[in-house]
Amino acid sequence: MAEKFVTVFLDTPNVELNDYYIDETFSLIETAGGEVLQTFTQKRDTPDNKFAIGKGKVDEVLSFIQDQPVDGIIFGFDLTSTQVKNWNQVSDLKIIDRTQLILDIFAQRASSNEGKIQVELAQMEYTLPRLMGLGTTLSRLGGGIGTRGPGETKLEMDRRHLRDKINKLKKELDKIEKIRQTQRKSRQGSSVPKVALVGYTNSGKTSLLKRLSKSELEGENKLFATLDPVTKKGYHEGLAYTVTDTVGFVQNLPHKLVAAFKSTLEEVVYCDLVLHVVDISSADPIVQINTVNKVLEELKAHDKPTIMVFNKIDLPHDEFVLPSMANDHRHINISVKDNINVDSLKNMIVEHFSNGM
Ligand SMILES: Nc1nc2c(ncn2[C@@H]2O[C@H](COP(=O)(O)OP(=O)(O)OP(=O)(O)O)[C@@H](O)[C@H]2O)c(=O)[nH]1
Ligand SMILES: [Mg+2]
Repeated sequence: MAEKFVTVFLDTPNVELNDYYIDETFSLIETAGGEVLQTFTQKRDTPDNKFAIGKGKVDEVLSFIQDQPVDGIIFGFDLTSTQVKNWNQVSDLKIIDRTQLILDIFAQRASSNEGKIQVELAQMEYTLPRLMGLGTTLSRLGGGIGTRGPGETKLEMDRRHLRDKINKLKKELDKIEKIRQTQRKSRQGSSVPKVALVGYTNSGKTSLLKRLSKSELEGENKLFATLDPVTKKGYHEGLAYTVTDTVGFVQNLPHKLVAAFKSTLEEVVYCDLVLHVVDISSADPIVQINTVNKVLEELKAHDKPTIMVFNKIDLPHDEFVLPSMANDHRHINISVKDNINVDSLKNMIVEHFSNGM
């Protein structure tokens, strides 16, 4: 059975709230296996130091959860450790902020050794220090959202143990990263052109990879279905190339997480051609494109040759804005699902590489 939550959102001049952001948070909660019973929002100039929201709103939340079967409170933004502590003092329920929610999904989905270590490290660096020092609240957490992943059994560790563990994980990660570099170099040594799929989570990257490479991977209608890069071989009109799938991007992905997942995204840095996949049926494709571009800039991969792939044209969408969303890049409208224009996209890839890259 799904865990039940109330959600709390802040609308400040700094971080303006919109339906799109709220919907995305709901999708994240659903992906994590939770269900939203009630939502509270508050407009303020700045977050309250003690509880993020004002005392009146806090009371409203507390009185709602008093006689409802609620498992926890999920905040659509990040809390300071003081705010976490204060919430834990007024409520026995789980207190989960945005980064914890995303980390929880990552913990469920990471499948490679590297992905698992990265999640564990990010959880130790973010979640555990906040939970530590809270004493009894830890045992109240039980299981489920916000406690999944390696953190669960390790909550009781003392700080020094935690620090040792973090260092050990970092060393392990270094080792794996070196191996990855070697593999990448050997791939670079070959003349096989490298294509990387990037895009917002749920845009259809994994489904497209399957079409481009005829691999067995299935797309999933969940956020962050793919956490580890997957490279497959593609072949079209006499050209052999590799296609690498990547983790989906999300609005306001906390910086710490960007760092944690940098090595998985580094494949993008070393590719020859970027396919930027966009779900044009989503509520706000332009926000998604900008989010992806921002991360690409952070990776210094923003000036790679790029084809904008506008996916899901089988669904209702705004035809008119598409060309302007391409930002000077070549673009193509496709439907992975109905196999519309996928061959034309393959032709574009072949053409790109036969024109001397
Ligand atoms: N209607 C429609 N649905 C599509 C199309 N392409 C993909 N989908 C669906 O969109 C959902 C997400 O697809 P994925 O391929 O998992 O998306 P992704 O970009 O890999 O997602 P992450 O790995 O989470 O970043 C799945 O339910 C797909 O079946 C399309 O052209 N049309
Ligand atoms: Mg995927």
